[in-house]
Amino acid sequence: MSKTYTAKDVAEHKDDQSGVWIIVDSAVYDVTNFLDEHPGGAKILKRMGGKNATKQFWKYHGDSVLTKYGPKLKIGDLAETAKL
Ligand code: HEM
Repeated sequence: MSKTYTAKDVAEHKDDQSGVWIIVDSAVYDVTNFLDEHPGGAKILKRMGGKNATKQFWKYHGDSVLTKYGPKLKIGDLAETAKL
C-alpha cells in the first residue's frame, strides 16, 4: 500500500535538513538525493521544494521522465486526491 501525505506534510520538506519533496499531479516525490543528478540543475528543483510543482514539471518534461524516475523517487500520494 502506498503512503498518503497532506500538502502540509510536503510543505515541511523543503530544504537539505528536512529533505526536498515535491508534488506532481497527485503524487509526492522525494527528490533530496536526486538534486545533484537533475539535468535541469539542483537550484530550480530546490526552489520547488515543499510545493506543488505540477505546472513547472509539465512545462519542461514529458511522460517518459516520470516513467523512468517515478518508481525511484515517488514516496506516496497526496491525501486530498487519494481514492479510498
Ligand atoms: C520528479 C521530479 C523531476 C524529475 C525526475 C526531473 C527529471 C529531469 C530530466 C530527466 C531532465 C532531462 C531532460 C529530459 O529527459 O526531459 C530534466 C530537465 C529539466 N528539468 Fe527536471 N525533473 C524533475 C522536476 C523538475 C522541476 C520541478 C522543474 C522546474 C521547477 C524542473 C526543471 C527542469 C529543467 C528546466 C530542465 C532542463 C530542460 C532543458 O534543458 O531543456 N524539473 N529534468
